[in-house]
Amino acid sequence: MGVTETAKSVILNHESGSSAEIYLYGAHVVSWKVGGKEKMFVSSKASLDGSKAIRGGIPICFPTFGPPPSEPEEYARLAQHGFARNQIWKFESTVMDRKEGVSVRFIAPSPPTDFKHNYKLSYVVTLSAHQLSTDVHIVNQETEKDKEFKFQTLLHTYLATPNSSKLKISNIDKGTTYIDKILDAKTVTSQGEDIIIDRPIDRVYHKIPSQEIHVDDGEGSGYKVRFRGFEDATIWNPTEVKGKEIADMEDKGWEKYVCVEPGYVREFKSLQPGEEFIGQQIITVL
Ligand SMILES: O=P(O)(O)OC[C@H]1O[C@@H](O)[C@H](O)[C@@H](O)[C@@H]1O
Repeated sequence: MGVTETAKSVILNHESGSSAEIYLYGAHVVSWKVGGKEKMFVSSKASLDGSKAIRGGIPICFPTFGPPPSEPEEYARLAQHGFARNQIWKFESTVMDRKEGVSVRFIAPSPPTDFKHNYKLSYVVTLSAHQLSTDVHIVNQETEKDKEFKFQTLLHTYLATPNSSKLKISNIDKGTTYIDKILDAKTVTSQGEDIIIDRPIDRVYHKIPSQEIHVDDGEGSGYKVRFRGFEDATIWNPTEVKGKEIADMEDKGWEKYVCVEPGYVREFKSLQPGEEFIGQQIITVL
């Protein structure tokens, strides 16, 4: 039971035997174990020394997702997926440590000096027997009247699965639209069909009514990913075709995961001074 701090991470242990490890670098969940089995895919080629965003686990994308927009300028010069996944966060406190769950809160440091916005970004990770819940909290701390703060954010979760070619991803309601990045960002309307990974998949779904995606791993297990506050969800697996181009992806790594990524990314979320955004991801092992 409990919360253990190491120099580089915070480790959660729940009385059921489940555990999680969160690196301070990026407030990055690098491990989540249930019944002794690892539920997060992390590439064996991932850099874990803080020199580069970690390939796997749960990277936090903020204040942008994907390639930066062409304007305004201070957003345009950001790196892919923003800077939060490359910052060293602070472990703030243990929120609870009991049978219902073990929960901890992290706070992001100030933004890079050329990103002149006053916000508070925090992250709460809660572990229970079969569930991991990760919540992003963003508050616009500007005091000047009407000074909005705009951002995108996303939890880029790499769910470990035994064989991605056997996966069936479902519960995306008919009529939901998505941007298909493989098809030059074409907007497509879902027919409610299951997604299978038989070619590169890189889709950003918008407003899935159920706010819940199911992953059947084809071997009798899987995940249910629920989200609140987030309006969008990316599904990504590069398969061999594109996975080979990723320098820190292990050979055949794409066979071992699927990314289901709840976020607010189709548009920019705007907060007025004092306003708060909460985006929650709740993953249950089935
Ligand atoms: O290599 P990165 O920056 O971690 O991004 C990985 C992938 O992240 C996904 O969320 C995007 O939709 C993909 O287009 C992208 O390739």
